[in-house]
Formats: sequence, C-alpha cells, structure tokens
Amino acid sequence: MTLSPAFPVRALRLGVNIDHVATVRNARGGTHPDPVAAAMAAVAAGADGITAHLREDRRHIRDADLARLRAEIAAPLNMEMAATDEMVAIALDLRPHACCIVPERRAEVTTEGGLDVAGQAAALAPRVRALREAGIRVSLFVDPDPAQIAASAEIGAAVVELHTGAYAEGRVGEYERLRRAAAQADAAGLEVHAGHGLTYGNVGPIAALPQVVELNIGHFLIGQAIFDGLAATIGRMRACMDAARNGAD
Ligand SMILES: CC(=O)[C@@H](O)[C@H](O)COP(=O)(O)O
Ligand SMILES: NCC(=O)COP(=O)(O)O
Repeated sequence: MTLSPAFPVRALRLGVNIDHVATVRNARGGTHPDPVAAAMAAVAAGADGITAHLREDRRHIRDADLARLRAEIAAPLNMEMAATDEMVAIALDLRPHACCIVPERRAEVTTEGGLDVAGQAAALAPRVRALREAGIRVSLFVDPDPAQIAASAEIGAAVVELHTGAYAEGRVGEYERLRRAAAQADAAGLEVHAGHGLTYGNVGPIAALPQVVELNIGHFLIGQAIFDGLAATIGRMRACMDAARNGAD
C-alpha cells in the first residue's frame, strides 16, 4: 500500500503489550516467566515502549509488576486501565508516561469494544483532567466511530487508540471505518494509535495509515514468541510494519 505523497511519512512506534507473559506466570502462581524481564527483552529487540493493562481483577498484570516496570524499564510505559477511582489513584502514584483508558467487563475474555466516551463524557472528563494535570499523556481506547472520536477531543484526551479487534476478525467495512477515523482524529488534533488482535498477517494495512504513529501489540507477539523467541518475533513485526509504512507492502 502506498502512502499519499502529500502526507508526510511519520515514524511508527511499536508498543509491546506484555500482559500475557503475566498470564502464563500466574497459571502456576510463581515468578516465571517474569513480565519485567520480558519487557526488558522486548526493548532490547526494538520495542519503542511497553504496554501493560492492570485489570481490576488483576488476572494478569499486578500492581507490583507496574511498580517494577516503572523502576526498571527506561522505555515509555503505557498503563492500560479502566476509568475507576482506584485506577486513577494508582496511575497518579505511578506516573507512567501514558495511560490508555479502556472499557472493562469482568466476565470478558478480552477487551470487547471501545470506550463509550460520548455516553460517559461527564464521568471521564475529570479523570482525564486529573491524569493530564499530573503530566500523564491520556489515550482513550475507542471504536472507529465518529461520535467517539469527536467526544475524545472534546474532553481533552491527547491520543485515541483505535480498537482494531473487529478489523482483525475480518468484519466487512471495518478497515474503511478505521481509515476515516484516523483521518478525523488527526484533523481534530489527536495523536492516533491503534491496536488489538494485530498479527503479521493483518498489521500491514493499519501500519500504512499515515496518521497512525503507534501500534500496541501483545497477544500475537507473546504467542508467536513460543515458536520463534521474543527478539525474532518483535524483529519480524517491526519489519512488517516498516514495509507497509514505506509502501513496500
Ligand atoms: C485493551 C487491550 O486491548 C489490551 O489490554 C489487551 O486486550 C490485553 O489483553 P486482555 O484483553 O486479554 O486483558
Ligand atoms: N491496546 C491493545 C493492546 O495493548 C494489545 O492488544 P492484543 O495485541 O493483545 O490483542
């Protein structure tokens, strides 16, 4: 896919989500594999940042993991979290580089949809403000829906992360929605990120969207690392992203 020559080619960052290293660790209740060691290996392999989702039920990442990530990893930390008082307090204490606010449903297997920013603007706005005032970059994880993008800009988010889950599942028309949403968000002054369900096979068209400057990828990378190792897996994902970004895909 070739980028429009009128649009400047922006750098595309890879944030590696290490949640599912913690999922495997927690299966035995011990300390191996260590998500912080995985984060270190990911950065050494070329990750531009680390993403970790502190779910309310602590099913994978735990509070102590975040504290260690903050203390031991030099790369920017993107803390994914629900918009609750508990999570905002943790973030204000931890001071990660960024917080990505996501919807959470206790019974879900994974994040099913985007945040309803338009419907919950009154509750979200003060939390976004508190995080911003602490110097934390606030991102909202939203579906590629014009009303959600507009509301994200209105309540003062710096970033939207477009939920690519429906695209990854092959839903018809979803790529076009993402394409339009990225352009709308960029025009509204929001930085544009994307993620969820991305793999070697589907990352190209998302990496080619010129407004997107960061992809957050986790489940596929950690799963594929079982076969190829984390460094080779991250290296190949980077190559897929770069090829698409530079029009060689
Ligand atoms: C919001 C998001 O997409 C990530 O947090 C990712 O989903 C992490 O994995 P789980 O959804 O399985 O917790
Ligand atoms: N915000 C998306 C993310 O961090 C990773 O999602 P996935 O690649 O684990 O589906």
